[in-house]
Amino acid sequence: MAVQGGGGWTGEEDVYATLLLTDTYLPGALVLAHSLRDAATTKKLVALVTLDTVSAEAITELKSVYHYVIPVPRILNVQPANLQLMNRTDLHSAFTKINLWKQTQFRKIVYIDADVVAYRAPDELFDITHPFSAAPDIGWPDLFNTGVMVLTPNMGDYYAMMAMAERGISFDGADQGLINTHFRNNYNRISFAYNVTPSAHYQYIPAFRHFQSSINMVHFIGSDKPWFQGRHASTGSSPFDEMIGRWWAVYDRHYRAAYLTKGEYQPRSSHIEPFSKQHSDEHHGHVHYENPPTTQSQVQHHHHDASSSAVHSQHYHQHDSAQYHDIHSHQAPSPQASMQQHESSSFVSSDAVSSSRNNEDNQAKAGEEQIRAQGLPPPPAEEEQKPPPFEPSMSSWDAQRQPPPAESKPEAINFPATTYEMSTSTAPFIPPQHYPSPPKGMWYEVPKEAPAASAPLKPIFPWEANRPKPSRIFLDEAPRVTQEVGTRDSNAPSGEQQHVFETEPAVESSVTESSTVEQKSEPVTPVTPTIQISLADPWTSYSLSNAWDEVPEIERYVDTIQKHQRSRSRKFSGTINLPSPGESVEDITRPRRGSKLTDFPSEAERPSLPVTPAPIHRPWFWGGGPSTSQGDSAPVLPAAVGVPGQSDWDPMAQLQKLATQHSEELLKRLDGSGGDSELPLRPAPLGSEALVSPTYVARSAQVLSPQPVKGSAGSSSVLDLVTDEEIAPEVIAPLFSGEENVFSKPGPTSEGSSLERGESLGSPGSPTAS
Ligand SMILES: O=c1ccn([C@@H]2O[C@H](COP(=O)(O)OP(=O)(O)O[C@H]3O[C@H](CO)[C@@H](O)[C@H](O)[C@H]3O)[C@@H](O)[C@H]2O)c(=O)[nH]1
Ligand SMILES: [Mn+2]
Repeated sequence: MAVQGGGGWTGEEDVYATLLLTDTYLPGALVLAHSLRDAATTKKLVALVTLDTVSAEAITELKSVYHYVIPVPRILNVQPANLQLMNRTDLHSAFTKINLWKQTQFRKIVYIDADVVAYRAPDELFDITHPFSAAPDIGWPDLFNTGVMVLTPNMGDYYAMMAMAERGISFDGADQGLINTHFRNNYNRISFAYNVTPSAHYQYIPAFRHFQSSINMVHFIGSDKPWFQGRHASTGSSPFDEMIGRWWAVYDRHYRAAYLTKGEYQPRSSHIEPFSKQHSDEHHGHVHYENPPTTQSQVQHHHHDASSSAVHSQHYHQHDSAQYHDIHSHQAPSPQASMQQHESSSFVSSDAVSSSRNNEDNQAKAGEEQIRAQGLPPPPAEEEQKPPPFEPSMSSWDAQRQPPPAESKPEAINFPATTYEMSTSTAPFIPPQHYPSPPKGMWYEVPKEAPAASAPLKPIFPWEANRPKPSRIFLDEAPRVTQEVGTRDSNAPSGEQQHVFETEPAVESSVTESSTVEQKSEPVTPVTPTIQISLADPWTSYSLSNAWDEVPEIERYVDTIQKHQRSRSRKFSGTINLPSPGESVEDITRPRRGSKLTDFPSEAERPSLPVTPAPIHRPWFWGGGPSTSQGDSAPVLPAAVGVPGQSDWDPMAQLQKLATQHSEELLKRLDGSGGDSELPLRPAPLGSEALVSPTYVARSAQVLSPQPVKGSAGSSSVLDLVTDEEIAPEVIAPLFSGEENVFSKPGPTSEGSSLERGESLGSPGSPTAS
């Protein structure tokens, strides 16, 4: 009768599979998975679940230990009369197991009931070639027990058994009767050691003792599952008690581990090795775990119809931890706890506890209940050992100390999912008469001529129009005449590249030309003086002005920016003369004294700014090269213009000089110009001396620069930028109106200019209203 699968399956993976029809078997399914994983199985784990009767929380828990959680349709026995013969009407949906044969994505499945704990991982079962194997049933050994099966999924067996299920063909009303009928005598019997089914009234203790070391898996058949009975339902030393202890050992290893980290729970050898006899020792510590087992009637109530199952699932959902807790303990005598227990009594009750408990336990238990009833505080020992409420495995993860659990669940795992199914339509596909034709005439036409080069940008700064000729060269290169960079350089006549901006030229080289006289001959814009002028003591006459403050182009550029800013911030848009964009370079280079009240030292007066000395380039490291001028074996090139030799440069000494210079200047300023200073006579904060503005330079300029104009408000471009908002527009406007004669000519005696300027500033209505 059995359709032997041999072909038909396409899967390649070997998996252990179990079945979860209700949340009440979740502890069993979890312990089974952990027992296999702890035994280091190499196979993956699968849980078949019926989504209509298993809660999302339970599925989440399953996913923490099972590789695959596969929804399957529940197969209800519509003629469950035979279930009553064995008093297991809760197994109305046991036919759901038939879905195993439909899982043809797997090569071979070792199916294991959720009420099984593995002592070792029986991976060798996957090597059995027979399509169906099972172990004898203890109640009728000619039959096999369907709690452990080695099967090869195939649709033939599936359809055959589905046909039986639809007609209710099962002598016990559940899957075991059906599957035994289907495979009848055509099954491969495997050892009872793969499916040891103990009972409280175990009949064959000598055999158990003889074979116990070869036990692979233990199957808690019947309605009294370990997690229903509670930890202390059996505290004896019978084989059954020992096997129950083994189940709890796995449970404790994985679901009481969280207590260990809190120091509230000390591991006991009994949880690792349940065959040791110390349950009585544990008794007081874990008295809360002696929870009522499931009773027949209530399980029946729960399983009789799908709606009550759904109610229960909801239950589990709402009282997740509390209810789970109730499965294992009912410690707290608080009204809340007892209410929860009452609510959860759909599947637990206490009346069966005494039957499975020995007298000693009962007495101790009764005493404790009495204590609770009297409202007395529990004994201290009990307080210590009070088990915390159940925590799901994920919440015990300490992210600061441990990596995420290997099988941790993804986020949002409980979001609703939509399942799409393949079309079952058998109508053949008819393509449309014609598809729209693609558009025509689509191609890219390559331009015949290259696009015209964009017009060169108008130069703004002097170094753009007058690019200096690099004075540093490499020996192994021909001296560069003009380095063209971009289009701006093309405008620069090479003959005009005379002045040297130290920050500008090439940075990579270090060797300089010997002669710089030629280059200094005809500067277009002010030349930054070379350090040679004041090599003896460059700091005594050092000016704090900026060399570029006198470059007309820069001055104009800053003016433009300032005007623009003012026009925006003060909404002076109609009164500011912005420079015309068409102005020529000639216009730019025209001498201007627009925005400055003071002048700066001339080129001759002003010493060089310090420059960073260039490293010494020795391209002839390996020999050869021009003759040396230092008696060194290595030839040395002439120094760059204005760059001191490296040997002349002592950074510490220069810093020292700089500091001295500043303090001296500060003293001079305090002594000489205190009277007419508008600024407070106090030293600048340490370290900020170098940050003085050009105004300050002017004030202390007896030595270095022309006298500042008295009463200068917003006298320099830099100060203007800073104090923009404090200066009245009528004061500022003439400064930036482009009127060239507002300010005096620079000079050491600036009285006249001061007056001149004062008049100009004082005249009302002077803001440019052009
Ligand atoms: O409320 C339930 C009932 C059953 N199951 C699942 O179905 C399996 C079978 O139920 P179980 O209580 O384990 O049955 P047993 O007490 O083991 O009874 C015997 O009889 C059953 C019906 O024939 C067979 O399925 C079992 O393999 C066989 O050992 C369980 O392991 C679970 O995987 C649930 O998930 N929730
Ligand atoms: Mn079972």
